Amino acid sequence: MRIGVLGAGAWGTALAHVARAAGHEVEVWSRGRPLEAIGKAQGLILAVPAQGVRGVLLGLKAIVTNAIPLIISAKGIEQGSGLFMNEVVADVLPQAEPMVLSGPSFAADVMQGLPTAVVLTAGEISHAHQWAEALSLPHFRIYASDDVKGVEIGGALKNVLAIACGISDGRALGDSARAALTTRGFAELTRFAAKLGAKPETLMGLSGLGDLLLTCSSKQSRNYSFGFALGAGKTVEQALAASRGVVEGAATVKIAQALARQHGVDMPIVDAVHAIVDEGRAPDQEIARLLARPLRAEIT
Ligand SMILES: NC(=O)C1=CN([C@@H]2O[C@H](COP(=O)(O)OP(=O)(O)OC[C@H]3O[C@@H](n4cnc5c(N)ncnc54)[C@H](O)[C@@H]3O)[C@@H](O)[C@H]2O)C=CC1
Ligand SMILES: O=C(CO)COP(=O)(O)O
Repeated sequence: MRIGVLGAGAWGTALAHVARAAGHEVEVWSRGRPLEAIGKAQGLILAVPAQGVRGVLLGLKAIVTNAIPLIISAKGIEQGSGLFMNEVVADVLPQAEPMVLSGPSFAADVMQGLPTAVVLTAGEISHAHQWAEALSLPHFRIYASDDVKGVEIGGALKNVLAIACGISDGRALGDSARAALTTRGFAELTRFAAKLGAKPETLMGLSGLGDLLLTCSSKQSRNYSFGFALGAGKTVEQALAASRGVVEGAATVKIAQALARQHGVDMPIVDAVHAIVDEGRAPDQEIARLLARPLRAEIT
């Protein structure tokens, strides 16, 4: 097949590498180049940061006129609208069939051919299976799902929780604190996902628990490293400037917090990250606030 990859950053490059290794003809588009060459593709992979997705889709409008499968690999929520990426696609390019690829997968690991498992979700599970088959490699296993909402929520929210874990480690609060934050962050994630109509079991999978386990504990994660820098005393601007690439959680946390409020979901860790990243509050103040919360039953 001819596959177009939109975005030539770390993830677009890794996914283009996967698609070529799976035997496809691949055209990679990067910012500043004309989009025309992408028009002949039979499937598209969107690998620009979440806040750039609408702009790229607008550029595709005149070029892509037929129904085309479009695999979204950005992990985030659109700031102005509060839309998830599949909803942005439906809004701007309704002729495309949005699918979402997510799960624990560092671009550098994938480029090295290290074993990786991800999930691909489509409204029609048979389409997810078909594309999982087309793009999988022995060391790049793609599982199929039909829970687009759940997979998107897992990918977008884990970035915010990875920032929290990075902040905790940057303050040297210890491994136990990071495990507590990861687990209670997972509780927030599942509450939020359930309220928004996702399948709870999706969040127990690769996009959710799997990606939390990876990015809440690895310096390879830009979100974790950004949080670590904040915990170590850097300002938001300094920590962003030091990042090896996009920090999606920093762009998503404000709208995630607003959506949680709107839907009446209690998300104290997301609130804390929002206060530190968007309101300039001191990490210690937010850590103290989290620790002072009333004791409660674990599962609610
Ligand atoms: N790097 C990784 O390991 C993984 C990344 N992702 C996701 O993939 C998405 C892209 O991440 P990376 O490639 O890692 O980021 P990156 O920072 O390495 O590269 C981003 C690329 O997008 C381009 N870009 C930025 N804003 C743009 C815009 N408005 N319009 C068009 N192009 C734009 C940049 O020029 C750059 O080439 C993110 O949503 C990230 O969460 C998902 C899984 C793994
Ligand atoms: O999503 C990722 C791995 O699954 C990449 O994480 P970072 O964006 O935090 O580097």
